[in-house]
Amino acid sequence: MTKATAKKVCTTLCPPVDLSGEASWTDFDAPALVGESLRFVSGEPDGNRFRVRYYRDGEQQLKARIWFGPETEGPPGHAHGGSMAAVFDEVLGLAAWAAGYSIVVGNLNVSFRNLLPLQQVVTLESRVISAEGRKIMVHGRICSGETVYAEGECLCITIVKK
Ligand SMILES: CC(C)(COP(=O)(O)OP(=O)(O)OC[C@H]1O[C@@H](n2cnc3c(N)ncnc32)[C@H](O)[C@@H]1OP(=O)(O)O)[C@@H](O)C(=O)NCCC(=O)NCCS
Ligand SMILES: CCCCCCCCCC(=O)O
Repeated sequence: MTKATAKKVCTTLCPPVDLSGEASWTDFDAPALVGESLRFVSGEPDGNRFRVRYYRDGEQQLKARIWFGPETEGPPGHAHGGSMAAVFDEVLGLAAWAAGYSIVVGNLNVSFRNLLPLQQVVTLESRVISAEGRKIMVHGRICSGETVYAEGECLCITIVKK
C-alpha cells in the first residue's frame, strides 16, 4: 500500500461512552426479537464506528442512544450522511418490528438538517405513524436537546410468507 492510498486505520479504541436512557425508558433487546443478523449498525458496542443502545419509551415507541464514532466521519469532524442513513434504516425498520410487524424496508427518505459532530451521544426518536395494508410508515429524528440533525421517513413493507 502506498502512502497515497493508505487507509486511515484507528488502532486504539475510544473510551467508553454513556448511552444510558431516560428514567421512564426500558431496555429493548433487539437480537431477542429479530435475531443476531442485525449488526451492521449496532453490532459493535465497543467499536469506533457506531455504539448503540435501544430502549422503549413510556408509549412503547423505540428510542436509541447512539454515538457516532470517528469511523463514521464524512465532512471533517462530522458524521457521514450515509452513516446517518444506515442508522435510520436499522432503527426505523426495527421500530416496525418492535410494534409487531414483520417487515423489510421498502423506501427511506432522509433530510439532513445540521452537521452532526463526531463522538457525541445523540438520540434517535422513532414513531410508527400508520399501518395500511402491508405498508407501515415509521418516522424518526436524530437529535440532541433542541437540535435536530436529521429526519427520516421509512416505508416498511410486511413480508409475505411464500
Ligand atoms: C419491499 C418488497 C418486499 C416489496 O415487494 P413485494 O412483496 O413483491 O410487494 P409489492 O411490490 O407488491 O409492494 C407491496 C406494496 O408496497 C408498495 N411498495 C413496495 N416498495 C415500495 C417502495 N420502494 N416505495 C413505495 N411503495 C412501495 C407497492 O407499491 C405496493 O403497494 P400497493 O399494495 O398499494 O400496490 C421488495 O421490493 C423487497 O424485498 N425489496 C428489498 C427490500 C430490502 O432489501 N430492504 C433492505 C433490507 S430490510
Ligand atoms: C429478520 C430480521 C429483520 C430485521 C430488519 C430490521 C430492519 C433492517 C433494515 C435493513 O436491513 O435495511
